[in-house]
Amino acid sequence: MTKPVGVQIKRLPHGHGLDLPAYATEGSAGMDVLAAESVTIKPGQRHAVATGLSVAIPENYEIQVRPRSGLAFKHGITVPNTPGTIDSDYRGELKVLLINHGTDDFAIQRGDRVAQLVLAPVTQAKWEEVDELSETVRGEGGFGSTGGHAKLA
Ligand SMILES: O=c1ccn([C@H]2C[C@H](O)[C@@H](COP(=O)(O)OP(=O)(O)OP(=O)(O)O)O2)c(=O)[nH]1
Ligand SMILES: [Mg+2]
Repeated sequence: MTKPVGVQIKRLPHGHGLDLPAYATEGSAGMDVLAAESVTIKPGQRHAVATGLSVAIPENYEIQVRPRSGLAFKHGITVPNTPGTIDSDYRGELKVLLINHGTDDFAIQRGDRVAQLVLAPVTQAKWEEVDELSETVRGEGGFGSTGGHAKLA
């Protein structure tokens, strides 16, 4: 594990009294982030869940907002824009977009862990426009060109 990177975090008024996002175990990739509001999401509906937090991510990093597999498996609750992108220059409230793909209403209580945040390095690209690209064995083959899934007997 590399050395942790410092990320400034600010609690907004409605974020006071909640734990900061935290790694559930020593080896966790993501920090579970808590809802700062109570809300019920009906089947098929989306909601931008408040976290009560803003962050200042260091340059050359992003935070990815990813679903929690337990919520997805048990309740059909996932992040429609997964992985959500928190840009290093964003200073607004960090929100967790959720969609209910399940069949039942999903009730979130303030303090529930609704998603996980992964700090990840980012490299910006600089286009180098050319008339011809380098040749490869794959060439233009894609979308299953190397073989599909195992056939049923
Ligand atoms: O799950 C998310 C995704 C984004 N954001 C915030 C932080 C991010 O930096 C900003 C913009 O996100 P994105 O670039 O994905 O959205 P956009 O539709 O391209 O909006 P914009 O034009 O503001 O970039 O919105 C969140 O709080 N949660
Ligand atoms: Mg954008």
